[in-house]
Amino acid sequence: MKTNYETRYASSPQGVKKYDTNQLREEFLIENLFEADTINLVYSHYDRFITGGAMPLSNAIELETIDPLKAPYFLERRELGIINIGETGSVSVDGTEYVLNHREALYVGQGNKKVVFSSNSEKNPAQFYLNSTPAHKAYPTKKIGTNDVEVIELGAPETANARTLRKYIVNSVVDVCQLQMGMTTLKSGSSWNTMPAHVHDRRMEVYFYFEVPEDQAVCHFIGQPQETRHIWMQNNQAVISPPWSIHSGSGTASYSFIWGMAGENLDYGDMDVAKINELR
Ligand SMILES: O=C[C@H](O)[C@@H](O)CC(=O)C(=O)O
Ligand SMILES: [Zn+2]
Repeated sequence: MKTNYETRYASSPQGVKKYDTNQLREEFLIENLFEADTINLVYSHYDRFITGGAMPLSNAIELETIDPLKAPYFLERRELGIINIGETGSVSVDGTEYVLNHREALYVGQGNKKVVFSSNSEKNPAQFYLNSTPAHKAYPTKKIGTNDVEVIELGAPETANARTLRKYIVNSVVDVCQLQMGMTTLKSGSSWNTMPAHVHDRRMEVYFYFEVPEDQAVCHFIGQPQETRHIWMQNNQAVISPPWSIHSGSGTASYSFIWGMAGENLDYGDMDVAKINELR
């Protein structure tokens, strides 16, 4: 059992203009989230947002504290959002067991000392996608099932962006300090997410792409709206979006992704939309 972590510092828009493919990928792309009986974490200095994956097989795996927190336990000053993109598993929070089926979520409040992940079946493991942010108040832990989410239909087939957005962890569903998380699924034949694209300088965001069919990929766009760059992404990879950056992607097939964000406010709709015909 082990908890690995990696630190990513924040880059300025002036710096990122000059990055080549490798440097863009090193700064923003998160390639390996799910490893057997391991928790992999990336600590970003944008809003101190942690992105991670936990995939227990035969063993239960505990979320251990990591050195950058300088805290005796992981959630001493943090809150945590979990969405299971694998098969059924459980999360035990200070002794209370929450069963999470495929696409079910759990919000874990600040102050819980022991968080342990397990799978029901070693052959068909759970895959817990994790987002964690600093928190200043202890809100109750709450499971969010597939019927508890707020659903919005967006886009249209004519513009190749028809998709269903599900809000899991937003303040109208669960009390949170700053974390917001949800899932968007592209309709078959549509490829563009978050188009028209937007920025929200108040909040950073991380996209985690999954259900990308084999041999297909998603081309993800970052950068200021008039200075964009792209990162080609494979299934089960995440990408960090700085507060000043658009975050939008187009797949070579339809796919799903989990968005997670944190920062200044809890207003999901607070976005500055970029005009499609003004992107560069
Ligand atoms: O700030 C909000 C986020 O970028 C996403 O919720 C957008 C999204 O999932 C979509 O348009 O498909
Ligand atoms: Zn956004």
